[in-house]
Amino acid sequence: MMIKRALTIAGSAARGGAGIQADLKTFQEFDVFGTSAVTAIVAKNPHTGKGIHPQTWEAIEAQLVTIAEDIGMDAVKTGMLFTKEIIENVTEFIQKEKLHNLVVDPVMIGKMGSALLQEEAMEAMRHRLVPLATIITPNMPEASYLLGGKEIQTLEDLKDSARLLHKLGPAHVLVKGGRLEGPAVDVLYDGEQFYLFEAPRIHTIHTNGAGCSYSAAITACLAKGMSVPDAVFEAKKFITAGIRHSLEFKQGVGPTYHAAYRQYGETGCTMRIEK
Ligand SMILES: Nc1ncnc2c1ncn2[C@@H]1O[C@H](COP(=O)(O)OP(=O)(O)O)[C@@H](O)[C@H]1O
Ligand SMILES: Cc1ncc(COP(=O)(O)OP(=O)(O)O)c(N)n1
Repeated sequence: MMIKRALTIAGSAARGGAGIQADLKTFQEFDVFGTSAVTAIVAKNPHTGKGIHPQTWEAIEAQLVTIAEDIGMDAVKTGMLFTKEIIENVTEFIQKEKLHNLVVDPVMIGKMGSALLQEEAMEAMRHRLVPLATIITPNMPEASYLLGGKEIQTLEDLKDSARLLHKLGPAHVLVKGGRLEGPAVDVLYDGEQFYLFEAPRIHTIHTNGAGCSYSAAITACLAKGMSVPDAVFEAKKFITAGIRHSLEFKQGVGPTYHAAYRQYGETGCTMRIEK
């Protein structure tokens, strides 16, 4: 049987816990062959601001064309896209190549404080890329920005936001409740019903890259042919184990541990359906 392939179009996170690095580590954990197109290089933390270096569209397109011609893809994820120009060009590439199983993680601000999407790129994200997605995976601040500043504080707000975001055109919306009080509940909406994915809250600050790794796990599971709700459930187990066994290095917010689900297994996640 041929191994399944997943492409990530995202930024390089030099610290290794988020971005392209997290995506490729996650694909590997799911036994999916990972390829990558780097949109920007991020070498930034609160102490040493070496900055954000976007790549030219010429460099990004060269990577995409090489992958499309030589390897192919069963699923695609977008992460940090940074500029309006990159979003518009990536959107055209996705349409031209008729790519399916598209996971859009509308990355905006990293937990270390980096601005990963320019203000003027928001409209292109909202109206060009998001409508093409099989699933979008905003966290609470990202969902709020996409909805023009809607207040999101409770589980009911999460459900409301998912319903409103679905009107933009994606087939599924997953709003992540990582910043809620109490259990970590995420809400998936498919236009008809809600799926609630719940995990015990883990008391740690070391969750760098949790969103990237979660959406990459969903991408890998879609590449393997799972339905969207099954893919999200499997990915939720993966990321909860990654947070439970997250890593602490010299300073800053430490990364999730990508091998944790394979090494230590399940973590008490549940899925339930609500009409
Ligand atoms: N402290 C935590 N304990 C358990 N799960 C968490 C915790 N923080 C975040 N999560 C979960 O991790 C996943 C990523 O969420 P989040 O951290 O909000 O994304 P992002 O990294 O995009 O901000 C979600 O499933 C969320 O519910
Ligand atoms: C290059 C790059 N891309 C995306 C992110 C954001 O990652 P995320 O998983 O949302 O986690 P945090 O950074 O918020 O912990 C990033 N930091 N860098």
